[in-house]
Amino acid sequence: MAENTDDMKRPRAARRAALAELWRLLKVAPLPRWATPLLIALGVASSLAETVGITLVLLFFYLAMGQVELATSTSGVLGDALRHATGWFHSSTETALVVLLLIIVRGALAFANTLISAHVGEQINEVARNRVHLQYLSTSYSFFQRHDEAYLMEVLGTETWLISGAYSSLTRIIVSSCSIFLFLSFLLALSVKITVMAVAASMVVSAGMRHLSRPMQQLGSGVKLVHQRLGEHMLMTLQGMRTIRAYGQEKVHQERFEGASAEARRVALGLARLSALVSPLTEVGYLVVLCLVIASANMWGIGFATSLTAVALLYRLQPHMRELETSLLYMAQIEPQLRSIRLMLAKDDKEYPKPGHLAISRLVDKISFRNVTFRYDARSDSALRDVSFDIPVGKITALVGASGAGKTTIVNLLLGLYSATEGCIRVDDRPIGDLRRTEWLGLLAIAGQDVDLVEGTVIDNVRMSKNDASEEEILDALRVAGISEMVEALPDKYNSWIGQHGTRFSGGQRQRLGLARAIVRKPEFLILDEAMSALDRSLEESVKRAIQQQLNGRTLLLITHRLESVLDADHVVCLEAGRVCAEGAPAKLLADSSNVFSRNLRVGTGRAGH
Ligand SMILES: Nc1ncnc2c1ncn2[C@@H]1O[C@H](COP(=O)(O)OP(=O)(O)OP(=O)(O)O)[C@@H](O)[C@H]1O
Repeated sequence: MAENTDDMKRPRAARRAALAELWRLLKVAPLPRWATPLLIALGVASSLAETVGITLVLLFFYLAMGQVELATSTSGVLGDALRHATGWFHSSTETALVVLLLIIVRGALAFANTLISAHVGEQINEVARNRVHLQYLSTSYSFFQRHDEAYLMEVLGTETWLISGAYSSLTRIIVSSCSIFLFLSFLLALSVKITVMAVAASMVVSAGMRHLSRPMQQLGSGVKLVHQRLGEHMLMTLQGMRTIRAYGQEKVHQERFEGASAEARRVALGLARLSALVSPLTEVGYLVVLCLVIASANMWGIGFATSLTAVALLYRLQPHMRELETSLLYMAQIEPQLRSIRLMLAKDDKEYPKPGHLAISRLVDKISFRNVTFRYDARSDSALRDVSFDIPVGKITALVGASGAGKTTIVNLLLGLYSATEGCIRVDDRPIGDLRRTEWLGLLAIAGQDVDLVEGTVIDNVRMSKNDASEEEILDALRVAGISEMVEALPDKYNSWIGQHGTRFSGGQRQRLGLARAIVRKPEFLILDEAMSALDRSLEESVKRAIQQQLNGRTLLLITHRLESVLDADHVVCLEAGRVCAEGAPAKLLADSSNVFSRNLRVGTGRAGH
């Protein structure tokens, strides 16, 4: 899902929105209570050490030059403070030592501030990452299907890392505001006129700087989109590696990737250019303020000592102003990313599978579909229309039908990935949605279409369905699936790495590993969705016999295009364009030449006329 980039906010609104987004995110990823006050206290203490230090540096110069009277001629409350200080410090060496001490204190405070800020920031990132990951696993499957993988990767893998940056920007904004307040208080204590003049001129510079907010925010949105596009290309290359090579599309894909990569460079450069402008522009702006203050001080006949102190304070005020501007601009720049994390974490606009409340430990009678209609989304046609049929417990039910008839959709509904749009699915006469989800899923196992192997070892893959499966159980499942001998022959045997999606195995070996994964659970209800399509007929037969032996008396739902392989099923459900066109024992369906099953089987096995 691409974020809407048209709703560009005005700079002030963008900053406010970013702060609001951060505020909401901090509720999701709460901070230790002490964190913000402590960071602010450390920041202010460090600024206090700096302002006092500057005043003492001036005193040091006056003492070193033997011009103590200059210190005492400084105006305002600061002048009074300097007069007191001349009573305490009798030599320039003493003053220099205290200044040095203040510099060390300031450094220590800044160090503590950075450490605590990093500690808290990483903590927020971790919580946010975990929450987004949990959101992916707990929202409805359809939500996941509506978003493209690159977007989901971008939010989880990149954007969640920005929250700590946003938080440290927020603390920097607060601390630099406090520091600016402190510097201005010192300045005010020196001369009201100079302070008013400096504040007015600084406001003009600041307003100019904030004009950079809008392009930075636009570029921030650009970065988000460009990263997403780059992510799409990366995923396509990694996931489609075999297809790309098989069709000799390397050049095309490389060119597309380079295009997206160049776009990423352009946007990142644009952002770097704007960011690089902030520092020199602020510096020049505030130097102009300094010159104005000096000129005005001369015009107003303000003494040399007072002007010098004011200039020193204003000069050191500059980094704090710069920090404030940079942090505000950064907030405006990452607002789109903060918004997308917040939207991802929002719960009210998403559906969650219901946990269910009815206990279920075994199947007794049947699973029944009654007048079930299902649409994947409001705009698409119904994948199932008014479907009614039974899956008897303890029997083999075969689900047959042409491609696109709705077979996998039925499995999706049984797995609770989606809910029926109309009608009802009942398990032993209880609505499937009311059953405790984990208990119901604990009775099932599935192998076949869309149930991928994961990158890892043979054992990792089998344990996906039963984390605590013993080695003995795993070996037994591999034997039933007809793959134990092949695995035994591998150099690392059961610890062999199977490659991405099992690419180090053949198609049939992958399917048998998938079967072993389902079998190891010894499920009450086993669903095989084209789970043996890559096996030859005799291997399929022997694996099927082994499974039936192992799971004797359990329920089996078999989906296959090989009609002849369903002849030994107890019950057959025949689907055609989302509707049940026939249902019953294979012999009964075969006897009726009007249904699709019978027609196809006769054609497929050359039985016509028998
Ligand atoms: N995630 C989805 N979103 C939208 N439509 C879908 C989705 N999955 C399947 N469909 C549509 O639902 C219909 C039934 O698909 P389904 O996968 O259930 O068929 P199938 O009988 O299992 O086919 P096949 O034998 O080819 O696997 C098809 O028209 C298909 O295009």
